Amino acid sequence: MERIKIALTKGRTEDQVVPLLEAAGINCEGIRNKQRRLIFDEDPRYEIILVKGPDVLTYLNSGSVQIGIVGSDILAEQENFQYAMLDLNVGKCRFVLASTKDFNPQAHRRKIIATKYPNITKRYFQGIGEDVEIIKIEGSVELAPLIGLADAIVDIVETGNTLRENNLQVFAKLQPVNTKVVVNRLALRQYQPQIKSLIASLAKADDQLIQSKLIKE
Ligand SMILES: Nc1ncnc2c1ncn2[C@@H]1O[C@H](COP(=O)(O)OP(=O)(O)OP(=O)(O)O)[C@@H](O)[C@H]1O
Ligand SMILES: O=P(O)(O)OC[C@H]1O[C@H](OP(=O)(O)OP(=O)(O)O)[C@H](O)[C@@H]1O
Repeated sequence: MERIKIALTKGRTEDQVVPLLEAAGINCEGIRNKQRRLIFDEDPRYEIILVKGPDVLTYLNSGSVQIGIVGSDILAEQENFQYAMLDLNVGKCRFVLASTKDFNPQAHRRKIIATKYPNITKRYFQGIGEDVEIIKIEGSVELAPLIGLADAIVDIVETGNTLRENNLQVFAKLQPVNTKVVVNRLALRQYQPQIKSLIASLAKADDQLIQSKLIKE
C-alpha cells in the first residue's frame, strides 16, 4: 500500500503533535531523535515531513502530501480554505490587539499596527471600520510599540507571559487559534479508508489527552 504523506509544522506544533501521533499508534522514533533529518519513514504506513507552517499548505495544495498539520493562524492568514478534517486540542491560543497602557484604541488618527499576520490584522480592522497602516514583522512582535515602530500589535497570546514581561496590555480579543489536521480533497477521495482511519485514531488520542488534562486540573 502506498504511504500517506503528512506535512507536520516543525517547532512548537511538532512538539505538541508528536505525542498525539504516538498515542495514535504511529512510530515517531525518527522525529524524536532527529538531528538535521527532514523526512521520517519509521512507520511503514506514513512518510512524515517537517516544514514551516506556511509551507505545509504549499505542499498540500500541490498534492505532494495528502495531510497537513498546521495552526489555524496560518490557515487564516493565507486565506487558504483547505479542508480541515480535525480540530486538535493543542496549539490553543488567541489573537489579540495589544499595546502599552497609554494606547488609546479610540484615538482618531491613523494607527500603525505591527504584526506577523497582516491579512488577519487587515480583516479585523476592516471589520470594525477602521483604516490602519500595517507593518509586517517576522517575530518578537512585542518590541514594536516599545521601540516606537508601531502604536499597537496584533499577535498570538497563550499564557500572557510575553505581554506581561514587556508591560503590554490586551485591548481587544480577536479569534482563537488551535492546531488543525487538513486534508487535500483529491487525496481524501483517493485514500479515503487510510485517511479516515488516521483521523479517527488522532481524534481518539486528542480526546484522551484532553480528558487526562481535565483529570489533572
Ligand atoms: N504562544 C503560543 N502558544 C500556543 N501556540 C502557539 C503559540 N505561538 C504560536 N503557536 C502556534 O504554533 C504554531 C507554530 O509556532 P512556532 O512558534 O513554532 O513557529 P513560528 O514562531 O510561527 O515560526 P518560527 O519557526 O519562525 O519560530 C503557530 O502557527 C501557532 O499555531
Ligand atoms: O502568551 P505567551 O505564552 O507568552 O505566548 C505568546 C508568544 O508566543 C509567540 O511567540 P514565539 O514564541 O512563537 O516567538 P516569536 O516572537 O519568534 O514569534 C507569540 O508571538 C508571542 O510572542
